[in-house]
Amino acid sequence: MSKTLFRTRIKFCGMTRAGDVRLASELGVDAVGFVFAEGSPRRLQPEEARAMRNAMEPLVDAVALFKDNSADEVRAVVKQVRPSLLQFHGAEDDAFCKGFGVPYIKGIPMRGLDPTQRAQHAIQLLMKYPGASAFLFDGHAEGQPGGTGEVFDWSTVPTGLGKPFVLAGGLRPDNVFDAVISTLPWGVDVASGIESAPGIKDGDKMRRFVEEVRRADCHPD
Ligand SMILES: O=C(O)c1ccccc1N[C@@H]1O[C@H](COP(=O)(O)O)[C@@H](O)[C@H]1O
Repeated sequence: MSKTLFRTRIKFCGMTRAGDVRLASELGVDAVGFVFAEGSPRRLQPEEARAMRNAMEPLVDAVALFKDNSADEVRAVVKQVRPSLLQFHGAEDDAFCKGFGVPYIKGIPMRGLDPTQRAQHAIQLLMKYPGASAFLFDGHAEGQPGGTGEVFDWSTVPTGLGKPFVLAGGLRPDNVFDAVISTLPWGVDVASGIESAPGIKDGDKMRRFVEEVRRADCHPD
C-alpha cells in the first residue's frame, strides 16, 4: 500500500476526568469519546459527560459511544452532551443509528475474520449501514464488549469501502506506528492502551501515543 499525504486523526475514548480531556486537547487529539455502554468500566452518566463537554476546548469533537442503549438514553445524551458524532457498538441497525440527527460511526467486531473476504465484507457493511459516516474496526468478537485491548489481524481490514475507517482494538504507544503504516486508516481510536486503570488515562502514554502516530504520518513508506 502506498502512503498518502494526510494526517491520521486521533480519538481518545473512554474519558472520565476533565484533566484527561484537557491534556488530550493540548496534545492535538481530534476527538474524545464518552462511553454510555452498559457494563463498561468507563461508563458515564449524561450529567458527568455534560460537565466535561462544557469545559472542552474548541475544534475538538465529542463522540458519544453506545452499545444497545435505548432510544431514550441516546436522546438524553444528545440533548445534554451535544456530541458531534455518535458511535454504536451493538446490534443497532442503520435506521436506529441515523435517527438522532447526528452523524454516526458504526463499530465493527473484527476478531476471527477471513483475510480473503475483505472486499465482500466491505460490500456487506456498505449495504447494512448506508448512513454511516465511517466504520470503526475493533478487536473484539461479535457480541463481545469493546474497549478490552484486543488486537485483531490487520490484514482483514475491508478493502474498497469508499468511506473513512477508524482503526481500533488494542492500540498502544508501542504498536500504533505499525498499525498506521500497515492499514493507512483515516483515524485511530484507543481506550485501554493509554490507561493506567480502566477509565484513568495515563498522561505519558497519551503523549507517546500521539508522538507515534505523528511519526508514522511522517514516514516515507
Ligand atoms: O471503551 C469501552 O468501554 C467500550 C465499551 C463498549 C464498546 C466499545 C468500547 N470502546 C471502544 O473500543 C475501542 C477499542 O478499545 P481498546 O483501545 O482496545 O481498549 C475503543 O477505541 C473504543 O472506541
